[in-house]
Amino acid sequence: AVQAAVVKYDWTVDYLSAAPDCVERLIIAINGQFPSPTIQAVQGDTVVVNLKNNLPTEGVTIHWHGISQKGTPFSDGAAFVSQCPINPGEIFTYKFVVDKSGTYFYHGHFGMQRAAGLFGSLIVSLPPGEKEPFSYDGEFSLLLSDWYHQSIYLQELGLSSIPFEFVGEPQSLLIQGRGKYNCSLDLCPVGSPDCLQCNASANAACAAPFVLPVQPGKTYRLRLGSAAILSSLNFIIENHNMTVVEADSHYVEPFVVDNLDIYSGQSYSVLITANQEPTRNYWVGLNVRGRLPATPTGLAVLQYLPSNSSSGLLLPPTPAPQSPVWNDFAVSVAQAEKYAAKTGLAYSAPPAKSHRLLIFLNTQNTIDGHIRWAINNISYVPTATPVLAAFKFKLWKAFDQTPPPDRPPPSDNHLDIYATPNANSSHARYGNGVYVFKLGEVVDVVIQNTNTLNPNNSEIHSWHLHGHSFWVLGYGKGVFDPQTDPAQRYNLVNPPLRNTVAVFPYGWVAIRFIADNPGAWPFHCHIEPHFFMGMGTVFAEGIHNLPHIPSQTLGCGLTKPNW
Ligand SMILES: O=C1O[C@H]([C@@H](O)CO)C(O)=C1O
Repeated sequence: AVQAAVVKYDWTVDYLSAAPDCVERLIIAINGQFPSPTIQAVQGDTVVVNLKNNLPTEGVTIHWHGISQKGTPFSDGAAFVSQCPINPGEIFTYKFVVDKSGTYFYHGHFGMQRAAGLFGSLIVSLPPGEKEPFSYDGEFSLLLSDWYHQSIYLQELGLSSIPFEFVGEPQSLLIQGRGKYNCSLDLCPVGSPDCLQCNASANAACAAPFVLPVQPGKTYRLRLGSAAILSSLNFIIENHNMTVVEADSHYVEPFVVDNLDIYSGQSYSVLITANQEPTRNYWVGLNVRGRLPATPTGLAVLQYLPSNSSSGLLLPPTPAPQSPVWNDFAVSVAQAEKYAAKTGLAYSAPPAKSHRLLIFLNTQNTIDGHIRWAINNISYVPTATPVLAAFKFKLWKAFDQTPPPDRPPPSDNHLDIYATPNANSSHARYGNGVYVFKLGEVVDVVIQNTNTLNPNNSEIHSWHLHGHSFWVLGYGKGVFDPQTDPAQRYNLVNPPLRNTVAVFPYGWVAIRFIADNPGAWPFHCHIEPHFFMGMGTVFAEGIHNLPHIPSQTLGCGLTKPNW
């Protein structure tokens, strides 16, 4: 057998002034790179990242999105859940095993730092001698993101202010960190200190799109991941179909699409074959779906070799590719429902029954005049003490000891999910209680969407669970009925395993997982402003079986050293 290796990285987190879409702004970067460096490892390897925080005045953490962290819950990188933020000048060593091949990424998990550009790819290949259940001649990795010109500090201020100021639609869409802002859209008043000026002449000269060079006739694996802050993205390649083979590091039964929905926090592999007219190149496009788009298509170029590379990059002669209309949610639901696990291999079907059902009513509320998101009327506020350490050291004063409700509270039992909530009669409150599961408990969570504070509006949310993959059992419209929906709408034969799933407007989605990973794991909307506004909670499991917790995770809240 091949010995598993230790893959080591020395990283420094710094501010960087850069212009990924031709407009200069402040980025949080690792080793001066945007996107941050790619991690390449082999299944079974131990990844060690020595992370030095060189930001002069703020803490930082990095979350390894999709990595199970079995036995290392303290390396999950969720601020105030798995660790204290790493202070300026300090070094934190993340150490974890990558136990499953596939396409992952990592990102900042403190405040809105992901929105400052703190993200990169993490690719885990199969051990030597093992083969993917599909073949390809080459691969590309594309991290997708939406991009804002406003600083994350002003964004955070707006989200927590009265009156509320939302981040709004992004200025650009980036493919592997590259985009091109349309200066004619610039709404910044000249001289405004709060927004960046668009320099049209500098802009015209800058930023070549990302290029994917392909040989005619060959097949390529595109590894895609969305680090988006707000947008539901749609990825499309002119004239080329894509065969979806992997979702969130798990193989899926292959199916063909001509456009792919990617919700924030999800990753995919698709296969494309360079089988089109080879004398020209083709646009790779990224569009916003699910919200009224106000952002131009993000573009990269699929370049046919060798003829189209000799005299510089030949831009495609065609307009930017269009995605399905933003509010055709039926199209999105239909695509989401196409996913089925590729059975055999390492796949196991879910247990036939769960021990516990949580129904999570997602609402947008006001609390003391602030716009907040809540789950069963609790809007999550991080504690000063990491939840994991609170359990390990029995620091019960660290968080609310009353567990949050498994079901929507009785006051909302007959909630009309289509009605606009009355902001003045909100039952929501701030909280930091956690759900506690017994080791091995089989848990179902049904995420129930509702109308926002705006009439006739319900938004897509992209729910991500740390420390686990879960089975996506089914989707439905309207109000989930625990009596009939499981029998009628659940797939228990080959539901896909994922770590991030979308809940669609006025609908629900049901997931199942086994609480078999001792630790404290955030479960939250991956839309960064939504989590910032309270849309999440923490699942604690196997709390009597927690491993030793390294002291480097401590030092804040009730874990301050007692000199
Ligand atoms: O969280 C959000 O706040 C705004 C709006 O709903 C405010 O009412 C919006 O579009 C969000 O996604």
